[in-house]
Amino acid sequence: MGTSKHSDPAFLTILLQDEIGGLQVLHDDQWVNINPISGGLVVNIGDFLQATSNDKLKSVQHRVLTNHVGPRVSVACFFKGETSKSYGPIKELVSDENPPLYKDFSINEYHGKFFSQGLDEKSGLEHFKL
Ligand SMILES: O=C(O)CCC(=O)C(=O)O
Ligand SMILES: [Fe+2]
Repeated sequence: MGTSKHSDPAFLTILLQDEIGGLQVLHDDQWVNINPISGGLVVNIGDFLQATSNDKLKSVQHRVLTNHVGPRVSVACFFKGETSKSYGPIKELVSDENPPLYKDFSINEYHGKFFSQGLDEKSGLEHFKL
């Protein structure tokens, strides 16, 4: 199965892909293949880690292209927090020189935005920028 461009609605995603390939990440405006490594796991930074780190860590835009080699199977494990708790830039990372870039928001609020728009649209984080 393929997916359109998106960043993950989670803190971290750990992904196991099979040998078919097709996963790509956007780096410097170019799509880069993430070639499968047998037994290897892909770890993606998600939007919540970007927001809590106040953009010190960046969530990765990625997509999956389908091909004709055969059916593709992947297993993604999303690390999320408590759905009703609010998250925002952690206080240790904000200061007068580095003001918070996001307001606090809950996973429920974020999901409301993320799932009401299509993939390939603007990042879910855009809705919570200060
Ligand atoms: O199947 C993959 O390799 C990635 C899937 C994905 O991006 C997702 O589930 O968020
Ligand atoms: Fe994803």
